[in-house]
Amino acid sequence: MAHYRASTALDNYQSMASTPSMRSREPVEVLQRPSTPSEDGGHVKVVVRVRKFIKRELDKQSPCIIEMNPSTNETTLHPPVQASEDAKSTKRAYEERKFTFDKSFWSHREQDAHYAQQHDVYASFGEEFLDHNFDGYHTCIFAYGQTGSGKSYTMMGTLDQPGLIPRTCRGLFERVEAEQNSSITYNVHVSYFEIYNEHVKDLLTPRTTPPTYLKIRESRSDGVYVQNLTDEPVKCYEDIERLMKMGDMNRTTASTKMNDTSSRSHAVFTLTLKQIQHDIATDSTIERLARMRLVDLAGSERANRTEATGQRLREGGNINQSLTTLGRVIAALADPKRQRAMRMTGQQNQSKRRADVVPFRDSVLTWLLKDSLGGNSKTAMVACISPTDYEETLSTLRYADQAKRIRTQAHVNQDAVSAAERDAKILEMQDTIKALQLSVNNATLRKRDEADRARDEMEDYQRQVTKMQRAMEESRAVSEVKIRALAQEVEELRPQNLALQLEIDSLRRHLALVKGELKDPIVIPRELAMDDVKEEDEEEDGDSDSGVDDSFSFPHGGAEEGGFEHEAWQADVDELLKDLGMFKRKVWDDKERFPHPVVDVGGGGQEIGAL
Ligand SMILES: Nc1ncnc2c1ncn2[C@@H]1O[C@H](COP(=O)(O)OP(=O)(O)OP(=O)(O)O)[C@@H](O)[C@H]1O
Repeated sequence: MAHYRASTALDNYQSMASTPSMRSREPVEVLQRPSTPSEDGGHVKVVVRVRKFIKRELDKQSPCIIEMNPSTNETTLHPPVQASEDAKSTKRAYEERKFTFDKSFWSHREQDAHYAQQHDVYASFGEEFLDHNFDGYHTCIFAYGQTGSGKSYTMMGTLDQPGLIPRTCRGLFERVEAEQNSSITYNVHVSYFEIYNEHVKDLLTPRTTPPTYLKIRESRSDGVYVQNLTDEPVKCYEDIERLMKMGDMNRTTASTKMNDTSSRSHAVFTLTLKQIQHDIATDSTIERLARMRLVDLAGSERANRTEATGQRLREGGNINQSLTTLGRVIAALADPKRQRAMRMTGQQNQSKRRADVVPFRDSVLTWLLKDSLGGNSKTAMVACISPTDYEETLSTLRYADQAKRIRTQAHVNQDAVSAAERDAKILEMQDTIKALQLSVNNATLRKRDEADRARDEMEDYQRQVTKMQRAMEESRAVSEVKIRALAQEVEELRPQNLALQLEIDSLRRHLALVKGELKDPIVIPRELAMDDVKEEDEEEDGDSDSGVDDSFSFPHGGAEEGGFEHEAWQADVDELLKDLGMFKRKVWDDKERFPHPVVDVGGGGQEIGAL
């Protein structure tokens, strides 16, 4: 097993995948996506990777028997050089075999142009799977292969060459961090367990003596799950890195003849990503849940090759047993008759029976991966092969060839929840918890033979409490998003508000002037007024050049001085009243458009006077 220690090499890593913002900012599009199981009936994606020689092979000067064509993705397995001698002794036929997979990764000779680095593996399908997660699909990537073939190297990697797991975690948080100020809340949880000798051990809790094994349970709402498994919330990549290190330290490894640090267990690293998008207009949320399983299987091994005895031999037996069951599950899922039966609507009994005969329950591994294999998940298998071992490699390639025929039925795990529904859910949980609390209290009072039931009830109770805490946490996060959105809106409206305030101030000043004019009109001395009128008339006559008598005449034919003064004044007042009417209307309109407690002109002249 290759231990992952730190993230140095990841610091330079740049994700090439699209950020979730493009999709998540289009809630309508997301909502319209149909969530039916038939939505994405793809196949298990299968890739193959051959590693470089390790010391044992270099010492033996074993030749490489694998060839890969990067353009056709064809993998050729050549018969070993000593084939003719071996064939005589084992009566086996060694012949050239060709297989084609979705992708073949040549990680054997660094000098070759098509050499695949760790980042090539991630860029080829790791990023695509992360995209699926952000779209709301469950995914599973598992590494399969003989012991020492490079599974842990591919999944976890090393300090300098991080593998798929750290790169996926890094990619996930790069995307989440890029979306910090959006209307989406992200919740990420991590669990890490191993299946050792058909027992489940939590890798995120300290080891105990004797070891603590966890139970597997199944419920209608959660499917198959590990009871009391640590599911740690994480806020950044560094949180995950700490958990990865802790888990790797706790993993059961041992030195065997085939691998110095051989994984003696299947390790299942699970990331759960919940995206909650809040729509401020309807106060409802869209929730998308995706679970990504990254599985480093223990290596298949032959006792005579590993020369294992005692505990190692027993481990090997268990490992092989569960891998054999996995093989049978894959064979059953890949069976075209079963797939036809699954497709048949209104299944008849016989077809239904055929669809049910997948032996998931025959091993802990297959039972726990039930959904990831041929269920609601997009799944990929990385078949790791050594460059020197004909039989083991052929067995792995056959396994992989069968796996690519498995059809999956992934669908988007998405829910639209209104604020009221969310609150109702929390209340319902509170009621359930109260009922469970009562039941637990009663159970502890019952006789000893009911202790098991009491324990189960207690565990149920704890699960519900955790669920409710999570729901409340999510509710709090949604509220934070709401506050953020409102604060942003206030900021956006601030300049508009300022402009309106300035307009109101200028109107107020204008009205004050009008009011002053009305109260204390400017009286023009008569002579001056007469001169002005004459001048104006002269100008007009000059312009028209009509040659008519240019002596002054009063309007309406009246020639009294008092009459002229009065009419001119009246005309001024009429003009001012007209202006005033216009201002009143303008202020009234503004009042209706932008209600403001200070501007109240509803009552007419009096209120305007108050301004
Ligand atoms: N692509 C690769 N490039 C360089 N070294 C590799 C590569 N793949 C594997 N190795 C090296 O080969 C050795 C065995 O690899 P690893 O431990 O990943 O095998 P494994 O399949 O996980 O074995 P086991 O099933 O026994 O745990 C390790 O020293 C690892 O660093």
